[in-house]
Amino acid sequence: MTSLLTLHDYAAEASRRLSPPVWDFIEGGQGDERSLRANREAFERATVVPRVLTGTAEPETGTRILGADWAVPFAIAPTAFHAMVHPDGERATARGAAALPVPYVVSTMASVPFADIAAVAGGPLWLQLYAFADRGVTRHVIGQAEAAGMGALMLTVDAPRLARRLRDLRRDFRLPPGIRAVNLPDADLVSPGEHSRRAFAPALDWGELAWLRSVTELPLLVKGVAAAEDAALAVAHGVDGIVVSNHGGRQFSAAPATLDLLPAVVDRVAGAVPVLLDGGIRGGSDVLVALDRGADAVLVGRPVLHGLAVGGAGGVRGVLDLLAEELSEAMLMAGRPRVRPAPARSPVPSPA
Ligand SMILES: Cc1cc2nc3c(=O)[nH]c(=O)nc-3n(C[C@H](O)[C@H](O)[C@H](O)COP(=O)(O)O)c2cc1C
Ligand SMILES: O=C(O)C(=O)c1ccccc1
Repeated sequence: MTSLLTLHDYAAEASRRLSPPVWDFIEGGQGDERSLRANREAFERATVVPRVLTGTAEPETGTRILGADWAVPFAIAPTAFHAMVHPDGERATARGAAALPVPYVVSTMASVPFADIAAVAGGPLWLQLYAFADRGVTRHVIGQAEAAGMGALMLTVDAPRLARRLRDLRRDFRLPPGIRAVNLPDADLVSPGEHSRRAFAPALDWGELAWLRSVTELPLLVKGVAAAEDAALAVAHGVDGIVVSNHGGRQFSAAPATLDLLPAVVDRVAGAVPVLLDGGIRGGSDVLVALDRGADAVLVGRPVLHGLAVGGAGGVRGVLDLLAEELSEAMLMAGRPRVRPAPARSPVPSPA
């Protein structure tokens, strides 16, 4: 039995278990993959100045985000089609998350019905939303999420379509037979890239937020904000939270590392709404670095898929427990007794 002592160990084991096309679909980025590498390089450079004599014995990793208690300041990032990685798909992911529990942001492109995921979930469950050219499709997806009792919507705004990912193009990547986006009215799609060109809303603007507000009461976050100016616009348009993300380097290779973008966004948002970050979180110290730079919480993408590949629900739980333990140790060693609680949404400030 290989020992799984780091998230990197899970990745190495997953790479042995997954087929090369699926592995490359998961790992790849857009273009020359600079933004994919940049996310990691930023964390590899980053440090946290430890405080001493803080009287901390057992750091408190819990926090509150949008009125819900989180046991840890990280959640599962939305990733498509978990049934490609494990036969139980998102059911296994949700079971693995329920143990701690860790909040789970389910992808619009989940391969299991939202209701079945919700049935085994144990912590906050949110929906990641793609906006479709046909708003009837978007409404259908929101309706299913509401029926499943999900607690918030996270609109992805960095994907007018899926970008050209060379690893997938070189292999002519297709979804394996039987893998379907079952929460869409027309679930059969073969090539995610081709489907996105046909179905995603290609010309989103801030008006989409007002429309979403008119069809749902759920809290609304935007995922994929990079520029501080856009963060300010998002707050002015009344979002409940912001996710600084470059889609794990999958959309635009010249995008900066998310960690490098974070301080300016945090500065501009000035506590009006929670600010989350994703991209390149591969250990507890990375989580602490992001919190130290002002994030209220982070999302973890690929490592969860690695855990799923290694051991289904148990593997997901293994990854999440490991990350929680590493974070707790990092907080202890850095003299951070607790996570700063996230802001509740404050009254809308005037547009910047
Ligand atoms: C295989 C895969 C599928 C993804 N699918 C989605 C998706 O359906 N919706 C979305 O908003 N982001 C999606 N993402 C992006 C993640 O939500 C997240 O931004 C990114 O993976 C974070 O970086 P990390 O993998 O380095 O942690 C996907 C990422 C991967 C690796
Ligand atoms: O691969 C992705 O990053 C992604 O977001 C996605 C979206 C739709 C279908 C498959 C993947």
